[in-house]
Amino acid sequence: MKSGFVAVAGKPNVGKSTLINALMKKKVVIVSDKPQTTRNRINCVLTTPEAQVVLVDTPGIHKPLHKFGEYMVKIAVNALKGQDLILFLIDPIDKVRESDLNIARIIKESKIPAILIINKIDAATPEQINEAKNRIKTVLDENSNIVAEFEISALTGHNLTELLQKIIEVLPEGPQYYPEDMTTDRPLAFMISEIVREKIFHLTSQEIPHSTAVVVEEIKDKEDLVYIRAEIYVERQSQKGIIIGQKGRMIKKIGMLARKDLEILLDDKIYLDLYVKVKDKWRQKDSIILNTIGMKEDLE
Ligand SMILES: Nc1nc2c(ncn2[C@@H]2O[C@H](COP(=O)(O)OP(=O)(O)OP(=O)(O)O)[C@@H](O)[C@H]2O)c(=O)[nH]1
Repeated sequence: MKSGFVAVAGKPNVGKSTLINALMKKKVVIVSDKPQTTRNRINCVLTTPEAQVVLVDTPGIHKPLHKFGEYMVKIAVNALKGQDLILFLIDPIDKVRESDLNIARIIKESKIPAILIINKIDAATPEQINEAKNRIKTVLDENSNIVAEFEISALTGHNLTELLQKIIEVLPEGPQYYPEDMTTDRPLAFMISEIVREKIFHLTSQEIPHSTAVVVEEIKDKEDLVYIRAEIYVERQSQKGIIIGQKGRMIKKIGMLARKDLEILLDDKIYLDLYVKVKDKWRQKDSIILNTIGMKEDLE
């Protein structure tokens, strides 16, 4: 059997999580049109008759503005270490910038085999694609650890079968790391909190989604449903007002959309109880970031 760990890396919003869901052929990790949606290292397990590919979703590597951002970047950079393969995504529409070149340097120094992936080709012009490739190759030249290059669309599925074939070809012979019916190494409470967070990312804007964290406090199997209680952390009272919305409309919408996804995830009826709590400047506080939100695990 071929098997191994494949880190999916790139700056925020290049389509890492979209690619993972597309390769998994189901939605495992959350996606939004806002940068810095993914905050953790999430192993997604793809088992085929011939291989087990562990796709490691990582936060986008960026210039952090606060402690929380610093931890996210640390998690992403750490997640590259010791992996069997790196998928390095770039976005030709947003252009290859200094931040992409920085990630390219980190990948080059790692000496881990890497596949360069030009994503979003459904929406990019040939000129944009060429320009992106030329610029990234100023760092990742023919002496680097790039073993293949693909132009894909994670959104439409273009070239994904070929990409998966290549990933399996590059991976070493190895054991089956996870049971074949497992899709992620993350506990249920984490997956639930991510679904709630995704709805907040979809429904709110500017600083609100980034100032929010979701902590699941209780999951209880009741007779005819699963009861879930979760707390939504915000940094300021005014943000609490926005999350709750006029006459509670926003929190109701978040809850309704999250419940729909949760009923699919758990294949059961759900009662989702959401509370909004102000945790002053939580993105600057180690104890909340590491312990309450549980980022400590990602750094180990
Ligand atoms: N047109 C187009 N859009 C895409 C493609 N792949 C991803 N996107 C969009 O790009 C946005 C970001 O996608 P994500 O998968 O959340 O990106 P990410 O790299 O995981 O982002 P972070 O969590 O910020 O690191 C979403 O709006 C996606 O729908 C693609 O192939 N084509």
